[in-house]
Amino acid sequence: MTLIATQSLTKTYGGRVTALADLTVAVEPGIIGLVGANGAGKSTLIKILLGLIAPTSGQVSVLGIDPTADPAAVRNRVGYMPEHDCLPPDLSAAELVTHLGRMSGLPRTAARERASEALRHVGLYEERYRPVGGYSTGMKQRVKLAQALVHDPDLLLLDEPTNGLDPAGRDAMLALVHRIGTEFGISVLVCSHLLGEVERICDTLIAIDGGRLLRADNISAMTTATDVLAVEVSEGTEELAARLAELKLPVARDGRLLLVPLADDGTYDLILGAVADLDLPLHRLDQRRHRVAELFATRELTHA
Ligand SMILES: Nc1ncnc2c1ncn2[C@@H]1O[C@H](COP(=O)(O)OP(=O)(O)OP(=O)(O)O)[C@@H](O)[C@H]1O
Repeated sequence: MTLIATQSLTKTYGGRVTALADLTVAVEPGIIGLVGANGAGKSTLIKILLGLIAPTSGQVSVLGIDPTADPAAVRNRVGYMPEHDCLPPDLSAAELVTHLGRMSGLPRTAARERASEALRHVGLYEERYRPVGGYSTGMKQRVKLAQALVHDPDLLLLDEPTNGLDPAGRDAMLALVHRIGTEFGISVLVCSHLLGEVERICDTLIAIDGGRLLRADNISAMTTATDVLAVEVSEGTEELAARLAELKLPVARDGRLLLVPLADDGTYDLILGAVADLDLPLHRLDQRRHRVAELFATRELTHA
């Protein structure tokens, strides 16, 4: 089943700002990264998926439901972690998550149990009885994640879940998101302006820029299809680059490395032959996977 599908989705604010422009994309269940620079349209897309705002034109479906026509049905099955801090400081995490569980329709006892469970899943134990106002940023992010999980959704929409966290906190949050996506069988759409971050945990990546789709694909398809050989010689780099070009190999420079797309096994032989002919000292020849970031030749995306 298609998890999320949009067809020519467009959203303009006040007829002037185009936040999404003719976006057509379809993704299967799994962990999906939604990346784009600040202002690319990520939050707008999330709000449309939740049925919080209506598109200006185009179609959208989430878990087979149209959020514009039936926002309540979508929100029943979708959990949302907003980007900004929105937690009332005087309530404890246990009270808050229980309350939100009640709001999503759970009976009192079930809400309490589900809240404890959700808080345990995100790694909050005894501290869940303390007021949220005294929590660290990492703990607050975890409470936001727990409230998104409390009603046992089929899909989580996470808006910049690593915002404000230090590197260790970011790693821990990403590991948690990955665990939720793999062990709990919940699909996750995780939004970030840091491509290097989401590519680590996602099966699928949607990249948008200025409200337009740059690319949507499986991460493994993005990386394996673009393997390159990295060649380094201790001297004679220019000479080797010229020879490889003569052999009709498309060569790119990356510092001291020469990068040659790996067409087939013959590529190795051509490179080794050229190095031997020129009698150059070969320092390394190995296969390198493109980082996904290298596939997006856009200055707009921030590389982690
Ligand atoms: N309510 C609004 N009224 C007018 N313009 C808006 C509104 N909300 C968003 N925008 C504009 O729409 C564009 C997309 O914003 P959006 O918040 O969807 O991007 P984003 O990728 O989530 O960025 P960020 O990570 O900074 O939140 C931006 O140019 C933004 O200024």
